[in-house]
Amino acid sequence: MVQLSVCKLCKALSEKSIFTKSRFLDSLSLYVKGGSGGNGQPKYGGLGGRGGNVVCKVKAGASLESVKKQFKGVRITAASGDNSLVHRLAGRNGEDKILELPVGITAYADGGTKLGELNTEEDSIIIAHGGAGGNAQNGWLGRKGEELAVRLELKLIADIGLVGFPNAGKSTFLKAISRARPKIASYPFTTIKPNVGVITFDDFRKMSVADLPGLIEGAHRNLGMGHQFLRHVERTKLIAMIVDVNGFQLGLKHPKRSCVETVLLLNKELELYKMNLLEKPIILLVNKMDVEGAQEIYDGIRDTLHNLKDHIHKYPEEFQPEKVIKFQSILPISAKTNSTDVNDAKLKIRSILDLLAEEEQEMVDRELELVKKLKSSLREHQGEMII
Ligand SMILES: Nc1nc2c(ncn2[C@@H]2O[C@H](COP(=O)(O)OP(=O)(O)OP(=O)(O)O)[C@@H](O)[C@H]2O)c(=O)[nH]1
Repeated sequence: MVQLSVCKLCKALSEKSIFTKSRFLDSLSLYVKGGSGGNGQPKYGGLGGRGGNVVCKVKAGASLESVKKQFKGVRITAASGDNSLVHRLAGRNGEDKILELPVGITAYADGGTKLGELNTEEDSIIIAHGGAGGNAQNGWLGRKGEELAVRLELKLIADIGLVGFPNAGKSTFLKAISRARPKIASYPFTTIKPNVGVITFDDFRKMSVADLPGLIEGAHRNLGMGHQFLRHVERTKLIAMIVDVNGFQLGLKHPKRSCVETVLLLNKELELYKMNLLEKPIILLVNKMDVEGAQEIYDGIRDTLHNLKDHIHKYPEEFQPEKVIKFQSILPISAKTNSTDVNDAKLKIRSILDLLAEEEQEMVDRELELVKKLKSSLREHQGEMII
């Protein structure tokens, strides 16, 4: 039995090392260059064509892997504009070079300046502008295109992010609430890349859920898989923290952490990544309630979980986050048996997201109303001035 768990742990660790070679690409650096402008014709006033731009566009099914494979480290250059010719005075513009990418990409220039984001299917970003064609202002000589190193970062766009230690049951929960079929196993780090599932409700309302690889204590020091996947919760509207009611132990050499300790440690890892993650609504799912003795454990910690701040002083400093999470909801569940409490969790998530959507809509309506009022008072004011 012991041998078996050692084998499983070895397998987990070897999967981890495969992972560190990054099978899931969520960041890619490229060298890009806009096309040069064509030369003009001073004698006849002919204009050189503009150089093509390098453009990022959304394409369903595209990935950073496909861009990497396509360009394999070469400089990506858009076409140059044509020179002005006697029989074609306006030189043709150079063709744009299009990089097809998934939704969720942010492009940064070398120094960290943000160039733009692809948040919807219609979005596009020019990451390198083509040079102007030759004309009277530039001495009829076409300009060179922009040339720069660019980093593309992918942040999954999901409504809900599942966060927890390995083995807590994140993938099992995702499977229970959506049609996603993530890999599930009883050893840590089964999930080595984020999985996204979609929950569809009876009234066709849809919500997407991202199951992220497990965090471990010390993720901020890059232990385990580190913090790198937390970037995917930055854009989620709600965080669902999942913990095992029995707590967590990474391996025999590691200390056993109780359920409350894992909650505090996760709280700490989230704030050490970015404090503002804690401003999002967060719910707590206490999983594996079907296991014998779970109800007794839960009854003993229920009050502590609901009033974490009041109990924090009982824990050593290494468990104490700066800002203690006040959960919007705490739900004991059994993801594996997919019992009614899983459905309750699903409905709770929906009610929080619906409320957020309503609040957002109210804010938009208020802003529109304000703009309307400002416009009408401006018109009145202009009318008075004319009279
Ligand atoms: N008894 C019981 N076991 C569960 C429950 N949920 C998950 N498990 C088991 O716990 C183990 C880990 O489940 P996963 O869903 O893979 O956990 P995870 O959090 O995605 O794990 P990582 O991918 O390592 O981060 C599996 O053996 C599951 O069958 C539950 O509600 N009850």
